[in-house]
Amino acid sequence: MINPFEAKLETLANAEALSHRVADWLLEMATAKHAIFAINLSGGSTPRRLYERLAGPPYRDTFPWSRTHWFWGDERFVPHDDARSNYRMVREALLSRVPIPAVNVHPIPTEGITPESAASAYERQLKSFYGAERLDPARPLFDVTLLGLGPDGHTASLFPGTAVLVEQTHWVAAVVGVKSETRITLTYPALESSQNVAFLVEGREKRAILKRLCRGDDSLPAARLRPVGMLCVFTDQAAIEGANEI
Ligand SMILES: O=C(O)[C@H](O)[C@@H](O)[C@H](O)[C@H](O)COP(=O)(O)O
Repeated sequence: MINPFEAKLETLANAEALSHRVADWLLEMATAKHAIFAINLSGGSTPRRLYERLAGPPYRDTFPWSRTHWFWGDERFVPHDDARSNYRMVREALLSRVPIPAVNVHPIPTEGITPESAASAYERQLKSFYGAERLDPARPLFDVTLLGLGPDGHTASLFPGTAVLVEQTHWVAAVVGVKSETRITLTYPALESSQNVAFLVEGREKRAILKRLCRGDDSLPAARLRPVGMLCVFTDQAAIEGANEI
């Protein structure tokens, strides 16, 4: 069976080089598109270095901040000032350090609302930004979606064995009780509506799961992603040793 997980794999020397490369890649795409640029951000620890990199030279002075919009692929259902919040992580690493108009920042709501209402509210926000109720494969919602890879093969908050994996109608869903947490996550239809999807995977501890991803192991939620556009994996030497032996 041909591996349907056709991704462009790029290996950088280390985490530092990976963050530089992805920052350059984002700048190149954002600069080339002379219109609103929509980035869907990943949470977790891996992308923090990238977000910090974007807040420094040369990106701080060259990135088209005024026409870039920032979304989240998932969020822990905690207050935005909670240490576990993906929004807080991005605010500290990037948003508070560069001139991004507040109207361009679209955090997932998590306060004074139920998880289900938060998911519905974010879905309405995405549809309002997109300007339609139905996703058109020829007109992706996001220019870029950044994703991480969990040790169990989850991505965003699409965890193995959860009902959200078969959600094909809603763009956003609440995931309650997984890893004793509540999360809000974009579903496959929304995540796949991206011109470019990039997994950022680094470190030795990701070696085994990255190998399974590269082999298209469909038991992994991350391996089931079929974006309408390009699929890339940016990784580092520590994670790749042996992973790309198909
Ligand atoms: O909210 C989150 O934590 C992310 O959405 C999650 O999917 C993450 O990307 C992976 O768990 C990898 O996390 P690390 O980058 O910390 O390994």
